[in-house]
Amino acid sequence: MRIAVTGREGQVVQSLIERAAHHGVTVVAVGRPALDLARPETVLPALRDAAPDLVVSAAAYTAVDKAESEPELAERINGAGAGAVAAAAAAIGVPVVHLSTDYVFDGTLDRPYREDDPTGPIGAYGRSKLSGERAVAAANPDHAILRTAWVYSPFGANFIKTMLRVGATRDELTVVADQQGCPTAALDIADAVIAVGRNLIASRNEASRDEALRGVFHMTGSGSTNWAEFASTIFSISARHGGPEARVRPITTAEYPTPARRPANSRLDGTKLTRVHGVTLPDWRLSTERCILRLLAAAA
Ligand SMILES: NC(=O)C1=CN([C@@H]2O[C@H](COP(=O)(O)OP(=O)(O)OC[C@H]3O[C@@H](n4cnc5c(N)ncnc54)[C@H](OP(=O)(O)O)[C@@H]3O)[C@@H](O)[C@H]2O)C=CC1
Ligand SMILES: Cc1cn([C@H]2C[C@H](O)[C@@H](COP(=O)(O)OP(=O)(O)O[C@H]3O[C@@H](C)C(=O)[C@@H](O)[C@H]3O)O2)c(=O)[nH]c1=O
Ligand SMILES: [Mg+2]
Repeated sequence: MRIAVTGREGQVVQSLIERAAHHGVTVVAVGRPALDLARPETVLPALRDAAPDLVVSAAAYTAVDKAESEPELAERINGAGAGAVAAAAAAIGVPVVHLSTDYVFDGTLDRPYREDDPTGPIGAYGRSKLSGERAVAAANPDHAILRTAWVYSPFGANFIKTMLRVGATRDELTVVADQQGCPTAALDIADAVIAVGRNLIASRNEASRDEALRGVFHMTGSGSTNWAEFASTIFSISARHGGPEARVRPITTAEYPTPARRPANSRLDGTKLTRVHGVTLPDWRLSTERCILRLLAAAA
């Protein structure tokens, strides 16, 4: 299987590249300048050159706060850009696996969100990603839209790396405790995306295509937490292995003003992905520990 993934340095792109050999697949990263989501005309030629069996749409505008001051650019990249990627996959004649986010929800529900719960993004990033979901579904019926959340990895920028960096120079940090969600390792996302992609490809060769495999799925690390508890867990693991340590003082969202509003509850229910695709991600604590061990080893 030959996978073309959009983006070059992103967490999920780097994770797919790292996991390719283990799964016996080839991963080709297609990104700027050849493929620029802000320039839709670049998308089809660049993806066609990669001659993929599967397109993974992982590139996105992910700066949640900055999106509030440039919502048009976020919309162009995450909405129209994602649609162009799915349309290109359709033109090439292959399925697309597209990554979306927990931030499509408003966060007012008192249980983990299921795929058919109403969306209602409360920020520009979430709105742009919801447009992307719609554009992908409209452009290519052969799609799986995987909503994930709170992504971390040894690559790129993420919450674990921020905590370890800031924790190295401070005794105490304040972190919001009233936003709940599901931390997800990009390396686990890579494994899951390859499994889902394989299912899509296998079923399209069957006489009767299995429509249940298409559509929207929630895909996060198992279990859930809040940002303050995530931070304390990071520091207790780090301290156990001789890494940076800091006290975490839990605060409310009101005490931590940011340009973008974020959902208070964005836990996602992964039951459908397990049932339909046979894919369940590891517990967030296990994968968090693995990520921290790697970061500490790399820093040593
Ligand atoms: N990070 C998170 O916490 C979460 C992410 N997601 C979604 O998962 C997916 C992967 O996220 P993640 O790997 O963390 O992303 P990152 O923020 O690590 O990387 C973003 C990627 O998008 C690429 N990109 C940005 N703008 C453009 C553009 N105009 N044209 C082409 N490529 C562009 C970047 O390119 P370059 O390589 O050139 O820098 C980079 O590869 C995204 O769709 C995101 O919305 C969902 C939930 C949580
Ligand atoms: C660094 C820091 C953050 N926070 C808060 C801000 C925010 O509410 C929360 C997490 O901060 P971040 O900047 O990592 O959050 P954010 O960039 O909103 O993370 C989101 O990114 C996009 C791409 C997604 O799709 C989401 O799933 C989610 O992962 O913690 C603190 O309370 N104290 C701190 O020291
Ligand atoms: Mg951020």
